[in-house]
Amino acid sequence: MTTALVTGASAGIGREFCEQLAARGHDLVVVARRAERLEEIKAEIEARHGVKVEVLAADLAVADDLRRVAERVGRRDEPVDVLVNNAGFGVKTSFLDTPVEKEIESVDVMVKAVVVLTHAAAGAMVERRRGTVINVSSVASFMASGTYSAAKSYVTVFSESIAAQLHGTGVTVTALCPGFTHTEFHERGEIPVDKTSPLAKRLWLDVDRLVRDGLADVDAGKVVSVPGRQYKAITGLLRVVPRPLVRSPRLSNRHRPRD
Ligand SMILES: NC(=O)C1=CN([C@@H]2O[C@H](COP(=O)(O)OP(=O)(O)OC[C@H]3O[C@@H](n4cnc5c(N)ncnc54)[C@H](OP(=O)(O)O)[C@@H]3O)[C@@H](O)[C@H]2O)C=CC1
Ligand SMILES: N[C@@H](C=O)C(=O)O
Repeated sequence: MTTALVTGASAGIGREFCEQLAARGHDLVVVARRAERLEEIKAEIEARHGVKVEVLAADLAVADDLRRVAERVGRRDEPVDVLVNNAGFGVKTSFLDTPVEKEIESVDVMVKAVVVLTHAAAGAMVERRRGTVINVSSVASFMASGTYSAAKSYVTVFSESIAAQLHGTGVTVTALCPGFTHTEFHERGEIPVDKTSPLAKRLWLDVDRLVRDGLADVDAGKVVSVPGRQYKAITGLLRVVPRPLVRSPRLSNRHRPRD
């Protein structure tokens, strides 16, 4: 039996990773802050898929909690075969309107935790000569839109770098870059978004399809996965247009409409 550890497992994309990885027969270790939700997910998934689910409640912005998760990821006696670094959040405010503590928390959860857990996982995986790391980044990683975008750029380039360093070891690393996806993300961050216009309906992704396409790309050995034709086109454009256009205030500020 193989085991997958998923961070941010209590909602959205992480919750869906749990569902689909359990359907593939993986036992799970589920990580997030809301322990009650994790217990509900454990009960549901164990009943539906007959796999074992371990609850590991942790706040990845808290150093001691991150250390506990890293220790679990790196255990040799109960190995983690698939690591999904997914936990994350957004804020609606611009840089100077956001308390610096919140900015740092976002870097801790979406950058520091990804580095620490990838390091712990990859060390153990390389010894076994197999393993999979999936880092949930974002289409925003190709943009220039605040600390969030910069954190996700880090995740995409970090994943590409570690994938190259681990080439030939049997361990793969993939950056999954979702575009707008129906989850709790925007409500929790109080980020005003348009989900109903004809354009929005073409843009937004369903979480089950996103994760299915992402896992297919992982199976195919892709290092950067951008599910959805609309986001393949957008990221293709973002990669070739002159960078001054990408960072122009009009484009950068349109990504997240402000109040
Ligand atoms: N939805 C979207 O449009 C997009 C999302 N993404 C990325 O996808 C990932 C998942 O987001 P999504 O599912 O949409 O959002 P949700 O808000 O639905 O889920 C976020 C998850 O992250 C967990 N989390 C947040 N902060 C912490 C923390 N400090 N410690 C541990 N867990 C934490 C939450 O659990 P809890 O609160 O219980 O701790 C929750 O399980 C994020 O990295 C996000 O940046 C990327 C592109 C688009
Ligand atoms: N696409 C979303 C998350 O990355 C967003 O930026 O709102």
